[in-house]
Amino acid sequence: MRTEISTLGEFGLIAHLTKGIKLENESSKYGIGDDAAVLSYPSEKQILVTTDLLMEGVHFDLTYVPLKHLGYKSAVVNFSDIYAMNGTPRQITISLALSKRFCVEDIEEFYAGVRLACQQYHVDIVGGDTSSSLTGLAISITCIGEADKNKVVYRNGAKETDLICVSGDLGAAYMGLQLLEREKTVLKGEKDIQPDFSGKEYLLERQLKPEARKDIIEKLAAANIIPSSMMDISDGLSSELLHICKQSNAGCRIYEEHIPIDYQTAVMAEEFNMNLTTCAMNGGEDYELVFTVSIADYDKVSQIEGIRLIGHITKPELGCALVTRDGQEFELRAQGWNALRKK
Ligand SMILES: Nc1ncnc2c1ncn2[C@@H]1O[C@H](COP(=O)(O)OP(=O)(O)OP(=O)(O)O)[C@@H](O)[C@H]1O
Ligand SMILES: Cc1ncc(C[n+]2csc(CCOP(=O)(O)O)c2C)c(N)n1
Ligand SMILES: [Mg+2]
Repeated sequence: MRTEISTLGEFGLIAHLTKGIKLENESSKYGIGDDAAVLSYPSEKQILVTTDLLMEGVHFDLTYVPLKHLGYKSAVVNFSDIYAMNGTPRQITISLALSKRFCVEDIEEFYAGVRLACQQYHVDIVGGDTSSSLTGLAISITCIGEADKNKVVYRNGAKETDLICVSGDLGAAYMGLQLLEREKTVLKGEKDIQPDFSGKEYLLERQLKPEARKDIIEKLAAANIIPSSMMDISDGLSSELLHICKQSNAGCRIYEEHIPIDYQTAVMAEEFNMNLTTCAMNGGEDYELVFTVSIADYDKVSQIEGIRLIGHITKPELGCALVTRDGQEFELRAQGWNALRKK
């Protein structure tokens, strides 16, 4: 089926896409349907706001990304930024610019993905904007969330001797992207030729359907740990650690042998003849959390499953470095994702 968007028009399309959206959160007072949404948060909460812009061809390639997955991921990457402040996401607004290439069914797929993510993370869709574009799809999602007033975690709170922790494992989404790029020519061409991705499912899942680490935020809260600093890893661990250290006026040492990497990531790096540590440090799109905790929290944090201690914070004069297995030090550089960098 291909229904042209012009048959519904802007308002018809919005009504169609947002049919049946229900509000779950107490703070969502009024959602879609007026000039603005109305939110109300209790006075003991801080309100968090984050926004992300995703451009076709820069951030995603529709030759291998299904629209439903794109919708899911576009929402989840915003939730991830709210969790990275030690908060809880509550509402999103979605703005889309569509070119003529897209039909109603395409946008339905995209919305199905966004709505699934919102259901799973208990977030309300409270508004958006729909417009046209001359050259493809642009997606902007804004997420609003909350955190207890004294529990917001910034990038600037890391202190000398703090432990550096990361959740999950790194580099898999990047290897998934490499894999999809390699098979792109196949996927673009003959419909009946399907690339064989068996044994590489984890990599594809990490690239196409990432999750935000709600569970880690909950486990830290349950263990009574408030990190001294935290970020989510979208551009690569190196880049994020440099942000934390710069804003905290600190240095760091992280240890290559402690960087968490999945087996499939390692196999794939080998197959592509890429340096595994470089992939894990700079690949990006991991949507894991990197955070620091006081050394006094060592026992508590090391008992939490899914968290790895990878190093520690130092005085700023020592700079930021990766210590290799044979004890050599390499200065961290932000070689990761940067949408504005010269190619
Ligand atoms: N065009 C802009 N105008 C004003 N502020 C901006 C603009 N772009 C980014 N910022 C602000 O700069 C800060 C860093 O944003 P950045 O996008 O680098 O981080 P991030 O949200 O963690 O990244 P990601 O998009 O990968 O999640 C944020 O406070 C953001 O609101
Ligand atoms: C076609 C294509 N090109 C590149 C990538 C990789 N990529 C996209 S967004 C991002 C990080 C966060 O971006 P931002 O900081 O701009 O929010 C990365 C590493 C991809 N998935 N598909
Ligand atoms: Mg972030």
